[in-house]
Amino acid sequence: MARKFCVGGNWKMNGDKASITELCKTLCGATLDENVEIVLGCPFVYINFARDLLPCKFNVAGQNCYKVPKGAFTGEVSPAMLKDVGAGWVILGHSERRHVFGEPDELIAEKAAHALAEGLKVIACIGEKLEEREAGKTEAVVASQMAAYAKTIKDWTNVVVAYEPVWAIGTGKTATPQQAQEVHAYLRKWLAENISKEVSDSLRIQYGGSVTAANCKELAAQPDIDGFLVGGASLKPEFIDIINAKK
Ligand SMILES: O=C[C@H](O)COP(=O)(O)O
Repeated sequence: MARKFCVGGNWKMNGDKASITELCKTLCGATLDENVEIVLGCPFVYINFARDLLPCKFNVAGQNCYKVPKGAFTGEVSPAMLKDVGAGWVILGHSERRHVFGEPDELIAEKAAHALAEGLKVIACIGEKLEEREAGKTEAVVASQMAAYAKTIKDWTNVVVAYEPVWAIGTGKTATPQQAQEVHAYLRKWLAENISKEVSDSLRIQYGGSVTAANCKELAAQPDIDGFLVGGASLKPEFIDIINAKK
């Protein structure tokens, strides 16, 4: 079955009202591939603002959330709150949440299950560190991260997986199309063996890690790369070329 290409932009902790207005204006004025699902990961405090600037063909995502609807969790944001301010998606398990803020696999998986239960779609991030790749542990690491998600996610319909090798994030050192395809094919096999052939065939797997206008077409041509999760380049006009990578 054809998997709809899905391109996420993860603005991370960047932007202000002026720059977000500029970026949204650029995106609104662009000719974009109608066959691409676009998800913009916005800092919590600007989700409502960005939502109001964008037509509904653009989905807005939180970049994290907590695992319960409300309560004494100072500083946290719930999926219900994300929905209330116009986000339909949430990015979870990003490598910065894992390796900068120390989020364990189990917590990320609980967040994913709760976000899905609350009606959000989830971009579930995984990826290995450089030393894990160099030690030949890439498949073991991503399998373990997927197994954690599989303990709590029972319906994968509203899940997109983002494979983001940590060593390619923000480094300008992109995985080669062959390296990325190899891991994506492994993930497809893992899904078929551990979840179902149907989920394996239908689930989108994004690649993330220094995607640019220059490298996106070759990456997009890989059979098991169904989109991108883009950081730095999503804040620039070249994000339009990345959205149109399949054109
Ligand atoms: O979520 C996006 C990834 O962290 C990739 O970021 P990057 O495109 O700046 O390497």
